Amino acid sequence: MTSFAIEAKSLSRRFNAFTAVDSIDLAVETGQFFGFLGPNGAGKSTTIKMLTGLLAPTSGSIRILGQDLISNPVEVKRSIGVVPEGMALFGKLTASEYLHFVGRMYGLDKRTTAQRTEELLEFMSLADQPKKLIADYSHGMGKKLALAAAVIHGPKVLFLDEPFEGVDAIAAGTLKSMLQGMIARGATIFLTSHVLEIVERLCTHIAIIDRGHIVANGSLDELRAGVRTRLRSEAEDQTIDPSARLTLEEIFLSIVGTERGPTEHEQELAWLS
Ligand SMILES: Nc1ncnc2c1ncn2[C@@H]1O[C@H](COP(=O)(O)OP(=O)(O)OP(=O)(O)O)[C@@H](O)[C@H]1O
Repeated sequence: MTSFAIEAKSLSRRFNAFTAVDSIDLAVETGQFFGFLGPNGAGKSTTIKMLTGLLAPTSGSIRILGQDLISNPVEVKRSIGVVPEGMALFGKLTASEYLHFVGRMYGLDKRTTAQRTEELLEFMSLADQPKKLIADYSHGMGKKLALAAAVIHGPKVLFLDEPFEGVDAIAAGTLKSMLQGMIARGATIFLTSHVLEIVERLCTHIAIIDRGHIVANGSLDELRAGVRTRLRSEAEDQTIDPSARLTLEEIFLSIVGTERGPTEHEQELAWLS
């Protein structure tokens, strides 16, 4: 039997009359590196917030590692790590104080917390200014700290909303190897990112959400085959050679970017010099 680390059924979220996420189904197998993509405003952050218990769904069900999130929120939250949109760090603490606080909150003993805090600060290159308050951190430094806090308890499932946004190339490389190491040791990772080259390199499975609906779901090869078949049958996009190996960017644009192609944009804002 397939074991799912993340399972959502008919998941919806409305904000007043607006439906941000519309009855989506997701099934992420244990050990998968799952990329959740979509245009701005498609519903990615709303979905991640629901999957991690930060936002109540309007309807639908969520199971994480086989446990119902709504009825077992504490147990589920113990087994997952999250870097949500906006991060929510405590500005008046130093990074070390913050990681100690988070580690203890997850129930780690003092010694383990201290050891992991030191290792994580070193790993994220945040150890050289120990007295600096988080409020004075740059955006990228805050992101790295949020990631360190999300993994200090060794979560089995990690949810990351735009983990590479604002992170420098050196840190991105470090972060990629950390995530790949977690996958090699059996964790499951669910991430959103607009950096499609990174998603293409890291993720084994991908879902694309557009205006609250899942419009593609599968392995990269399955998505590629689907787009290629459609392009062959419709011969709709002359800019893509259907026999070529499609990049994730081409797949993404073919699925969600077909309504307004780049040539249409060329005619617009003509007053800009
Ligand atoms: N609290 C809220 N109240 C009203 N509308 C909201 C709220 N949160 C999100 N939305 C709307 O829901 C839709 C989906 O937003 P969401 O943040 O999930 O998009 P996203 O895919 O993460 O976008 P991006 O890539 O730009 O971060 C958007 O239209 C957004 O304006």
